Amino acid sequence: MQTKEELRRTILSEFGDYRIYPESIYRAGGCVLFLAKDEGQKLLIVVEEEAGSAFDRFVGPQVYHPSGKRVKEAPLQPVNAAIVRELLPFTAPVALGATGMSLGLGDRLGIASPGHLRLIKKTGVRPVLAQQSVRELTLTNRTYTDVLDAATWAVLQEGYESGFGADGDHLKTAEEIRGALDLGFTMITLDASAHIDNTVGQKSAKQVADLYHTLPADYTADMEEYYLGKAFIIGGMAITFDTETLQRLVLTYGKALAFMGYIYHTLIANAGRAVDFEISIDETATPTTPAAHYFVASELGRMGVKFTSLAPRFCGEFQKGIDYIGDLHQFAEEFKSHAAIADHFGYRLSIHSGSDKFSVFPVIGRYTRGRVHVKTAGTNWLEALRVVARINPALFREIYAFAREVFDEAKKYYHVTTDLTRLPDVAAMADDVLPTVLDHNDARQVLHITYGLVLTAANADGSYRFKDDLYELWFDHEDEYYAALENHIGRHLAKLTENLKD
Ligand SMILES: O=C(O)[C@@H](O)[C@H](O)[C@H](O)C(=O)CO
Repeated sequence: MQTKEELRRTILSEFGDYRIYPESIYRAGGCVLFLAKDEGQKLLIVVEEEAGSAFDRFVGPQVYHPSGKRVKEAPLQPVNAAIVRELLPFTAPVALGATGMSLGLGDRLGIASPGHLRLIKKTGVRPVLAQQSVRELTLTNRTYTDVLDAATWAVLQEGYESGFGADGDHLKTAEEIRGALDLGFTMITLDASAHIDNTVGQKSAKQVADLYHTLPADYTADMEEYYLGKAFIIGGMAITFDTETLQRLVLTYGKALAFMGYIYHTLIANAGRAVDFEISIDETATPTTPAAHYFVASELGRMGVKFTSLAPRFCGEFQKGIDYIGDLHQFAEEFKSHAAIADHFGYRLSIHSGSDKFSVFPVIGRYTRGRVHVKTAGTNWLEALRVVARINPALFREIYAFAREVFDEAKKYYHVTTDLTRLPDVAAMADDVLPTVLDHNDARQVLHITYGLVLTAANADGSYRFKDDLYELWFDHEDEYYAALENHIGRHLAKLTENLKD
């Protein structure tokens, strides 16, 4: 039986007429499979090796090849991706569990994951490659099938066999969750923010008490019995709940907790396979204090909800595409408590909007000891635009001007405090310094949150205003994009792990 290296040499020699991705060459299903770069598209090349193979299952034109073997040039369509996942199980997503460091590497374009994998292969970090929220899918007009298939093709292209996750991110309804699970997604991030009552913080103690006493007596009695008059010792700190604090927490998170329990017991626990269940309470106005975090985690445990990660709404601001905004000392103090609480209950913290939060990465790494999930997405889009600024300055200038025009529309989807008066005067900048626009915070946010509007913008004749030109540029310069991602996400990992070195 040939080794992978021997097979690679054979195929590169026998099929040298294709521009082959050398790491993608595999034998499976009685065929040899590999990815090749054709004019403007990538193809799955299927070479039949034995009768009764899977050859005829693949969809695509059979072509003549001098080798005399049956050869098919299969487009990267869902039907072919599904067969590849069946024949090469490492190209299907897996649940990653609650240990170690993992990165959410959201790819809104469907072309970034190979670049991410070229970095990941050099580290022990595990990737969640297929990570998109319904918000992102809506804004980019993509589907979860597109997201999962892009990850499968990337894993095949790069020959990455160590396992990746697929995260149905910020899902808010049972229908959304069922749909992601049915497609084989292995992580579900439940966004319970709609069920968190953010008005409680503005209510007086009396208003809170009056509202609390409208709740079922057996429910409130159970809460008081379990939490009042006790000190919960976590990581050297004592967490206590006085009557008013408990009443506020019950009113703030009670409905969200009930929703989490419903989703877990009806969908996650019944999935019939391992699913990484993440609780997300980060996209809400109410910061998650350590006491609130303990209360939510404790109540989930009492409800029998098993989850692998939780995303609190930290103090300060985790805005899109820029560094942390807030008091670093307060963040460090509170984060230490959050990490201790997660350790105590046995799950990992998940850091949402993790892109570019370089000032807090060392603290995050230190207090989690590297046992943490960090989500990125927008920064991968911004790195793609940095490549555009280098290769086609005129196109970048058009996109930047359009993004500025539609910024107010985009703000309906993302919370940012961008100061438009500080935007760089791109018109006055020479082409060779345009990539530095991506180092300017306000410009980053304008470009970051307008990704969907840029990608779907249409001309009067219905053709895409930017999308086709962008994907053609990224296709022709994919190695430059991969290198930019390796460098930029590599900077994220370097800061996250700087306190982990012996
Ligand atoms: O934009 C989105 O909807 C997602 O990228 C979402 O923000 C994600 O959970 C995240 O935190 C990526 O950094």
